[in-house]
Amino acid sequence: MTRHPRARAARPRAARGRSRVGERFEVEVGPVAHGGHCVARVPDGEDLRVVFVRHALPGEQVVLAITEGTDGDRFWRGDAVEVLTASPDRVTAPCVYSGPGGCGGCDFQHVELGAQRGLKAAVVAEQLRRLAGLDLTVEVEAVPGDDHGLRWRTRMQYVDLGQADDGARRVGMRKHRSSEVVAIDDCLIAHPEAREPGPGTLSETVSATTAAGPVGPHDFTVAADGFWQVHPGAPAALVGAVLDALAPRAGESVLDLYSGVGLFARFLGEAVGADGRVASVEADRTASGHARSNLAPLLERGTGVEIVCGPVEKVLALRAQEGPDSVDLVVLDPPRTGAKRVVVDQVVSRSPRAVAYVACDPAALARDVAIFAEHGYHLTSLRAFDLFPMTHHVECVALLTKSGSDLR
Ligand SMILES: C[S@@+](CC[C@H](N)C(=O)[O-])C[C@H]1O[C@@H](n2cnc3c(N)ncnc32)[C@H](O)[C@@H]1O
Repeated sequence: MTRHPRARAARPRAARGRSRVGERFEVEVGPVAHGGHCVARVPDGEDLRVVFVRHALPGEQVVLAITEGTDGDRFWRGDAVEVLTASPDRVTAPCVYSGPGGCGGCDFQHVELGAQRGLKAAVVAEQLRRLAGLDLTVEVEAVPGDDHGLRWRTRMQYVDLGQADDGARRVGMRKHRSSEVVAIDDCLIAHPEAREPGPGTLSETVSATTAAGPVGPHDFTVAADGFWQVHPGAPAALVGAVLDALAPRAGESVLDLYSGVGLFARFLGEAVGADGRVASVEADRTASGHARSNLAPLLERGTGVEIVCGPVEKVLALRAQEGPDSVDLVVLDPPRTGAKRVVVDQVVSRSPRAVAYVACDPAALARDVAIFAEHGYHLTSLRAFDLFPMTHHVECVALLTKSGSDLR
C-alpha cells in the first residue's frame, strides 16, 4: 500500500494522437470517483468524453482545464480552474499549496471535513456495488479527537531542495502525477513532531477501546523507515475495530497476515490467552525482526507464537503442504494491491470462523470481497475510518464470515 498518500510521477507512454492538454470546457461536475476526483463529461466531436476532474465537487458548475489526454485516450484528466457555481460543501482550502498546479499531496482541501468523509463513504459504497455486487450504506468515522483534519501526519517524506541563502533547509512536495516539485514552508497536515524516514527505531505505545473495554497499552519497536500507520489515532482505531469484529475467544488460533511489526498479533495474542496460538507473517525482514521482540511478552504468558518472515502467498502454500493448517481467526492487512485470489483461496482453505480484512484501497477490498463470496464468506460488517483527512484515502475494516449474511 502505500498507506502513505504520495504523489506518483506520470509514466511516459506512447503518444496516441493529438494532445488535448490545456483545452477548457464549462461543465456540470458529476459524482465522486475513486482516486480523489469527480467524473465529468465533455463534448468531443459527436461523443462525450469522460474527464476525471480534481479540485471540484459533485453538482458544481466549473471550468475545467485538461491536464492529461489525447484523442486516443479512453478518458482524460483535468483540473477545475474556475468555479462558476460552488457546492455548499466547498470551503477555502486551509493550505496555500493545494489547488490546480499545486502540491499533489491532498485532494480534498477544498471540501468541508464532514463532506470529505461523505465523499469517501460514497467511493467505498460504489466500489462494493460495482465489484462485489453489494448495495450498502457506508459511514466514514473520524478518528477520535481529529476534528479539523490538520496536523495529523506523523511521518513525512519531503523532497530536499537544498539550503536557502540564510542556511535554512528548503523542502518541497511533488505535484499531482508529476516529478515537478512545489517548494513548501509548512505542510498543514504534518504533525508538529512528524519525522522523516531515516535510520534507527521508534517506540510506539498503543492502547485501544473495544466493546468489552480498554485493552493494552502495548509497546512496539518500529524501524524509523518502516511501516507504521501515519495518523497517531490510527493504530488504536484499527485494533479496536479488528478486535470487535473478530471477537476472539480464549484458546483460539490466529493468523496475522501482512503483520508488520505485530500490531494486531500482539492484541489478539493477549485475547486468545495462554491456550491460544498466534502466527504472524510478514515479508519485510526488519519488520519481522521487530515483531519477534514486540511479541515476546506473549511467549512469557504462554501463548504459542510463530513469527514467519516471507511472502504470505508462499508461506501459506508451504504450511499447507506440511499438513492441516486450520485456524479460527485471520487478519488480512495487505498493501494497496490487496490480497488477491491466491491469498484469499489459501485463507478460506483453512476454514476460519472470521476474517478481518484491513484495507487501504476500497477497490482492492471490493474485488477480494467478491472472491470471498465465491467461497461462501459474507461481508458481515464494515467500518471505514478517516485516517488520512484532506486526502482521498480511506481505511476499511471488513468482517467476513461463513455463517453470517451479506450486509445490505
Ligand atoms: C498495510 S501494512 C500492515 C502492517 C501491519 N498489519 C500494521 O498494521 O502495522 C502491509 C504490510 O505487508 C507487508 N507485505 C507486503 N507484501 C507482502 C507479502 N507479499 N507478504 C507478506 N508481507 C507483505 C509490508 O511489508 C507491510 O508491513
